[in-house]
This record gives sequence, structure tokens and C-alpha cells, in this order.
Amino acid sequence: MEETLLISYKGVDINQQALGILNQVNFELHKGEFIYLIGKVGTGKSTFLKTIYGELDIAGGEATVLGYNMRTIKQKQIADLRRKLGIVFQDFQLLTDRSVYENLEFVLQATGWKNKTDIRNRIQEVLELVGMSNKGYKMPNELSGGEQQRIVIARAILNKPEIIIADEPTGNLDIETGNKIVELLHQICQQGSAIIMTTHNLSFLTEYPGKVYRCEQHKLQGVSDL
Ligand SMILES: Nc1ncnc2c1ncn2[C@@H]1O[C@H](COP(=O)(O)OP(=O)(O)OP(=O)(O)O)[C@@H](O)[C@H]1O
Repeated sequence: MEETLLISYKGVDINQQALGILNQVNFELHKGEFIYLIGKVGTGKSTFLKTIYGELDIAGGEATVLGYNMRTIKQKQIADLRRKLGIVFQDFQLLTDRSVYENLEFVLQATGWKNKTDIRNRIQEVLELVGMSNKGYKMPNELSGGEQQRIVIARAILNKPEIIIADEPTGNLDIETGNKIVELLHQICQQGSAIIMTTHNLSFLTEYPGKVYRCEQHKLQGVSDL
């Protein structure tokens, strides 16, 4: 596989409960790219993303994600694949019974980090990157929505993922806070993670440019003029 090609879909069919959602999807993600996925409610954006992180099997065609063949991938390999991805949803999903620091520590420990100093340093690094370096001691419910989303992004980048998948990361945020989150994702992209983000807010596309794909009438297609 071409070295910079992280995801390759060729003629991929995607179903939910045997019902066709997307047909004949051709899609590529390269290193350093920022891709927006747009389209009306229920057109298949989240469903498409689920096939990338192995939550949903593809029904036909050829799909490769970070070198894994998504037609033949085994459960154990899906766990390995997910360690190389950062996943961000709109509804934050932080563990509410532990602090920000402990949320991040939990992920590092679960992914094999053992050395306390390394763990502390990496957590400090990611908190600084998302502009939350003094909030490690806070509980999630003591943070605003935008702050919680920053922590979720910090959690997603802990292991320097090659790809970040963000499913409507600004869906629960006001416009200004949403802008800051997209700006942050662009910054992270510049540091080397490729990003795929779904959104209903088309103003991001002009303000923070990226490549655009649209889901419509069972197709996922690149958009050159908006
Ligand atoms: N678990 C499921 N079982 C059956 N059908 C599903 C399931 N999840 C989604 N669908 C169907 O698949 C279609 C695409 O849904 P999906 O959530 O991918 O849309 P979306 O484009 O992400 O929408 P939104 O913009 O609202 O997030 C919808 O018709 C939905 O009803």
C-alpha cells in the first residue's frame, strides 16, 4: 500500500440490518488530510464511520484501514486497530466518576503505559495542547460542554493516533465554542493526525478548509464546489 494512504475504500457497500445505506463507496484518506463528511440527517455519515473503526462490517467491495483488510479483520485485530485511532463523539462520553486526569490515565494504562512519570508527562502534554493544562483535577461535571469536548480530544490524541474520527464533535456546542474545537482539530491535523469529521455546520468548510465528501441518496461522493 502507498505509504501515505491510510484508508482506501473501493466499491464498498454498507448496510444496516440488511438494508442498503451506502452503495459503491470510493473513498481515500491520506496522511495529513482533513476531511469533512456532510449530508442530511440519516444519510449514512455515522454508519460510514462505524465501518472505519470496525463497529459495522462492510457488505461488499474492498476496504483497507491502516493496513487492515476490513472484510477479513478479526475481533482481536479490531482492538489493535482502535488503538491507532482517536474517536470523538458529540456526546463527550467521559467517565463521570473520575477526574479529568484519571480519565486520561485510565486510557494510557489500558493501552499499556506503565511508567508513572511517562504517564504524567503525556497527560500534561495533551492537556496543554488542548488548552486545559490547569483542569486536570476537575470532575467532568465541573466543566462546560466545550471544555469537556477538549478533554475528549485530549483523550483521543493520547496515543498519537494516525487517524482521528470525529462524529459531529461540535453538535452539542454553541457556534463560537464549536469554531474553537474545529480550529483545535486543524491544529492537531497539522501535527500529523489525519482527521475525518462529520458536521451539519457548513460554515466550518469555508472558515477552516478541508476536503469535503457528501452523503446523499445512498452515495458518498467528493464535493468540489459547495
Ligand atoms: N443500528 C441501526 N440499525 C438499523 N438501522 C440503523 C442503525 N443505525 C442507523 N441506522 C439507519 O441508517 C441510516 C443512516 O443513519 P446514520 O446514523 O448513519 O445517519 P447520519 O447521516 O449519521 O445522520 P445524522 O446526521 O442524524 O447523524 C438511517 O436510516 C438510520 O435509521
